[in-house]
Amino acid sequence: MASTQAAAVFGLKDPSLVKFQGFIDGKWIDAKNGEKIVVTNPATREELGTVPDMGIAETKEAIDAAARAFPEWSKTTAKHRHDILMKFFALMQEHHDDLGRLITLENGKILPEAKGEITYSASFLEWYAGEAVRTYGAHIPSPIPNSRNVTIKQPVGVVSILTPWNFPSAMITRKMGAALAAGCTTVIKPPPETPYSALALAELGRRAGVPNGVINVVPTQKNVIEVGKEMCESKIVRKVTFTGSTPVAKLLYGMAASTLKKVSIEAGGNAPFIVFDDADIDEAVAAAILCKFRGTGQTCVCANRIYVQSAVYADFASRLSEKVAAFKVGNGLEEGTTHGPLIHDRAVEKVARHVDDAVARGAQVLVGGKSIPNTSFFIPTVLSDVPADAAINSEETFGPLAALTKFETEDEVVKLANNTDVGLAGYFFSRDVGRVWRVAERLEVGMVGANTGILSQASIPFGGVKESGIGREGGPHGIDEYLNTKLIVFGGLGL
Ligand SMILES: NC(=O)c1ccc[n+]([C@@H]2O[C@H](COP(=O)([O-])OP(=O)(O)OC[C@H]3O[C@@H](n4cnc5c(N)ncnc54)[C@H](O)[C@@H]3O)[C@@H](O)[C@H]2O)c1
Ligand SMILES: O=CCCC(=O)O
Repeated sequence: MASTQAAAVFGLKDPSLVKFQGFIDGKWIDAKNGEKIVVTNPATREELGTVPDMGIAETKEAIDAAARAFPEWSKTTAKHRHDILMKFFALMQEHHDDLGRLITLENGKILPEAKGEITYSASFLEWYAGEAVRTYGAHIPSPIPNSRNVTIKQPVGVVSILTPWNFPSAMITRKMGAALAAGCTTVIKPPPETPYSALALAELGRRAGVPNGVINVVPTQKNVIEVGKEMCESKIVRKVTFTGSTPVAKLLYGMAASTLKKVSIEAGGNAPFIVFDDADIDEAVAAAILCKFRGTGQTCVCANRIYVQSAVYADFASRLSEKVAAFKVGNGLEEGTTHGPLIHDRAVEKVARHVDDAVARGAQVLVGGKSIPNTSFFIPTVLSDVPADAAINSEETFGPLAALTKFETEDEVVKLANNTDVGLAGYFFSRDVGRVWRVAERLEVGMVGANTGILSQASIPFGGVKESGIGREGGPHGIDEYLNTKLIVFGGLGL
């Protein structure tokens, strides 16, 4: 009864999508010690509800449940897994509005963006349903008489999935969809800020017919270090896939090394966004707005450093500033709001620190520059003449701050763009086809947007180079991260 009342706070058409318990072996359960995580709405700072704060005992139970489910799930036909994933996809479509609302409530992003995330999130289930039936092996001609070589692909086993709050749904389906399609079973540790989207996915998976133990969700906050260690070090787990910050990625990578697990990492970025003087400035401004301010600047592929060639600098800065000044910051559920809050105080403090640091080094504030006191809102900001030694050039801001720097030559800007330890996405605008190829090839990133500020789709290989990650998610490559290639040599064939 208490759960039904609490679910009403969310205002969903189907309140049974709001789950206040973890999900292990097909059962909804509380933490053994009764501890809870309080989840708040970042726009209002009001409590939405609680979920269990689980620990190592529940994590081991979830890993054991996933191990018990693996033999049967891995032996289902690819067509069977395809059909279940397509049912799961259809359920996400059916509950699109509710799932979007959940994201806005726990993450703060505006409702149209949250619904866009659900479309994006569901598209991974559809994509991997298609990939499930295409995990082909090969025949490799043998140099040995009487012999034939064949490879087959097999699921790696139990997979640990750790995800961030900035895409509460899509960062899960991008991993879980591939794992399930490959025949793997999963233990998911959602972020403490946004567990409800993860739990709603578990419920829809159950409704779609995913068997008990194939999807387990272990929310945790206080015990995150022990839980993360178990998820990475357990000998039962064969693969760890993580999306989040680079420092945490390094920690988990080190732990997974103890048993030489397969690892995929999608970590932080520091994307350059370059506008050359031959660019279409209207398109560059529109793309910069999307690329920089989507999710109020809290995406790993958001532009972090905006470099503009001197001949078009003043024009670009004034057109961008005019548009940013017109943003309407507020509660993402309210019509007309263009940008929501940041996720928490630490995020607000980081943006403020980057603004103060740049200004202290000579940058000028063209728009915004301040937080709204006692809220999680930061006024969308444009800074001009940001110097090379500003903190924003070496750290990911993860907030609504467009930092503009003037440059003169292509060589100079490519050097500036590559002068970072990470390399996830990079963007540039130019109408010179030779330059488009040159710059695309010279940027040290995993993904390039040439005359576009948006890359994300289920069908592309998403991922970074340098300290931005290992492996690729989505596209034809994504499912391979959850498969081992086995060689079978047939001898004595009497051929
Ligand atoms: N490359 C990508 O695809 C991608 C996508 C989304 C976000 N990100 C990155 O994620 C970061 C923002 O997300 P965040 O703040 O949630 O990142 P984070 O690294 O703090 O947290 C990510 C996940 O790791 C967990 N975690 C934190 N400390 C842990 C520990 N010691 N052991 C085990 N788990 C731990 C968190 O609870 C969360 O579930 C940004 O750097 C962003 O660029 C990258
Ligand atoms: O935050 C990182 C993920 C962004 C995306 O997939 O579009």
